[in-house]
Order: sequence, then structure tokens, then C-alpha cells
Amino acid sequence: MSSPRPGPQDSDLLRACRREPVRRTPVWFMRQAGRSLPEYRRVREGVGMLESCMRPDLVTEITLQPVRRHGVDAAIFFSDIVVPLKAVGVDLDIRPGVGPVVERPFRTWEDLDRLPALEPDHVPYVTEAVRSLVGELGATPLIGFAGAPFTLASYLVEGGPSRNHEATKAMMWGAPDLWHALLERLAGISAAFLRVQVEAGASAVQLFDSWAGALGAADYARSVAPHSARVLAEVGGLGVPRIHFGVGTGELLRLMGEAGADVVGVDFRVPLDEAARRVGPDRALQGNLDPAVVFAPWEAVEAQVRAVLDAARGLPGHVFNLGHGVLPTSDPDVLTRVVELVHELTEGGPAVPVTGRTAEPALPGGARPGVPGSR
Ligand SMILES: Cc1c2[nH]c(c1CCC(=O)O)Cc1[nH]c(c(CCC(=O)O)c1C)Cc1[nH]c(c(CCC(=O)O)c1C)Cc1[nH]c(c(C)c1CCC(=O)O)C2
Repeated sequence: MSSPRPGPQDSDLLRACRREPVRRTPVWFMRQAGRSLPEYRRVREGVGMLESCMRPDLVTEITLQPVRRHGVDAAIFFSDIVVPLKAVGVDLDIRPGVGPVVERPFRTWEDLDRLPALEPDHVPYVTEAVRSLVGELGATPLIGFAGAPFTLASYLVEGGPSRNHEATKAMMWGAPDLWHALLERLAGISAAFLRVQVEAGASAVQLFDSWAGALGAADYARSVAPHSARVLAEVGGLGVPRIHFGVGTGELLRLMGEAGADVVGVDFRVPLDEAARRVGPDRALQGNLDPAVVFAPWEAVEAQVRAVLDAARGLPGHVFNLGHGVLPTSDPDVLTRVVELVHELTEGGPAVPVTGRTAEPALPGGARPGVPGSR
């Protein structure tokens, strides 16, 4: 009897998400597919960002590029958080060096009419690209993603990128009924976008609430978390792990886990052992090398990678990543070396002692003082 070839389900990424033992710590990078790669810039020449997201041949190629080059443990689907909004008819563009720009910002009840539900027929190119990718990737898992309702709302209400999110917050506090109606629509669109990707073969999903860190915990809990929870609950029924990430969310980590994540993404501001105390033992963590670290000399990069792995020791599940996306001017060769180093240092399981730290006595069995649950 021939046993089936191991697939993504057996990969270290999915094992870590499920808090099962891994062969070595899985690693991938947010924004690994994109501007830091010369081969990306070549295939994007003369093709607009949104247009490239609608061409399955380009999506497939760009998604595979970092997997080939870096040997990462997962692919992230090449698209953008605003693609589903564009697909249902919102008049928006992604401007180079700026980001998503919405022609007419959303401010009134009438504006909700411009946000119909997302149907799979709106994004046939997503289904086609995911199917082709899953074939090409074999045992390497594909991570699907969507923007969370708050982060999407920020682009729609502000009309583009925003430092202070003032119009968004004004609606949240000043017109709560409209706010909740808007976030409900967006939750439906996010969930539908994730469902399309999972039904076509994605093995895990990440919900990006990149700008949630602009909110205090009380506002997040009251005005945002219930909508993200709905997205995560709908995907939960599809049986794939859910990663929930935001920037500057140190004060929100517990709430982001409780919203229904299997894995909480941590930015570079909170060390993973402290993040684990905030999140609790029932979820894995993803993170959290500062994306600027790759600009330092290699010795410093290596020390920072070791520090992340050290802080992650004893966690029930750890997916190594940056604390935010790859910066466009990063040297791709340094990223490849980071992948190799994480693999080398965690070969045989991440509990292997990390050498080269300033002397901190190891306890019998490899446990370290001060790290609860460390082995
Ligand atoms: C906030 C957000 C957006 N898009 C996304 C987020 C959440 C992640 C995060 O917090 O960084 C998510 C995203 N955007 C893109 C991906 C592809 C997959 C990957 O991570 O490699 C993913 C996962 C491609 C992209 N999305 C974008 C690019 C650059 C476009 C280009 O190459 O011209 C890429 C590769 C454009 C975009 N789209 C957005 C921004 C802020 C930008 C950058 C604007 C700029 O500085 O040029 C909105």
C-alpha cells in the first residue's frame, strides 16, 4: 500500500499553527512577494498593481518567487487587502509609493450602497491563481489573506493612507450605527474573500488588521473586535488555521487572540515571551524580527534572530516572521540568510539551546530562568 505524499497539512507551518511539535521553526515574511525582489520588479514592469493582482499568471509567478529564492516555509498569496473592494465596484487605485486611494471617501449611509456583498464570481482570477499555485507548491502551504474590517474601513473613510485615522475614529465615536453597519459589510467581504481562497486550496489564512494599533483597548473591544471575530468565526468553519496580525498592538494582543485566532501575529515592539504572557497558552505566536534589522551588519542580524528565537523558546507554537512587512529596499540575500539561520538554529525542534548569548545559566533540561514554560 503506497502512503500518500506528505502535503501542506504535515508542514512545519501548519504544525506550529496547531501547536504541534515541528522539525524546525517555520519561517516566512510578510510582504515577501514584492518590491525587494529584482525578479518581481521585472515582471511588474509596465503593469499596474491592481492589474497584476487580476492576472493569474502573474499572481502565480510573483507568489512563487520568494519561495524559490529564500526557501521559506510558506507562500503568501500575491494580492492586496483592497482587491475585494475593487472587485465589488469601489472606485479605488493603488498608487506607487502611496498605497490604496479611494476616489470618493465613505462617510454616509448612502455610501453603503457602494458596498455589495462579495461573490466568488467577482474574483474568478483569485480562484484560478490559488488552484494553479497549490499545484505548483506541493507540500509548501499557501497562506491566503484579507484585510480586517477596521483597516479596510480606514482606507474607505479616510480616502487613503492616514497617520491619525481621524475621520475613521470620528465615525466610530460619532455615528456608531453607521460605523457598525459599515464594519458588518466589510466583515462579510473579508470572510467571503478568505473563503474563496480556502475553497480553492489555501492551507491557512492571515487577517491583517494593520492599523488596529491606532485604537485603545476599550474602543477596539467595543467597536472593532466583534466584526473581526465574525470574520475569524466564518473561516473557522473551513478548518484552516487563522493568523491575526496588527502593528503596534501590544495592548490588544489578548483581545486579538480572543477574537478567534489560532495564531497571534506580534510586531517587533513586544518580545515574544511577554507577548505569550499577554495572549495566554492556547494560541501560537508569529513574529517578530524588526524588518529594519536586515540593514545592520550580519553579526547584528544574527544576534537579533537569536534573540527572537530565545524569547520564543518554550512557546507552544512559533512561526518566525518579521514584525511587519519586508521593507522595499531590503537586501534579499540577507533575508535568505535569515531563513537559513532560523532553520539551522532550530533543526531538530526549537527547544535546542541557542548558543552565543551573553552568559545566562541554562537549567537542567534546557530550561531557562524567567521564561515560564520554557524547556
Ligand atoms: C495595509 C496593507 C495594504 N496591503 C496589505 C496590507 C496589510 C499588510 C501590511 O500591514 O503591510 C497586504 C498586502 N499587500 C501585498 C501583499 C502581497 C503578499 C505579500 O505579503 O508578499 C499583502 C499581504 C502586495 C502589495 N501591495 C502593495 C505593494 C507595492 C505595490 C508595487 O509594487 O507597486 C505590494 C507588493 C501596495 C500597497 N497596498 C497597501 C499598502 C500600504 C501598499 C504600499 C504602498 C507603497 O508604499 O507603495 C495596503
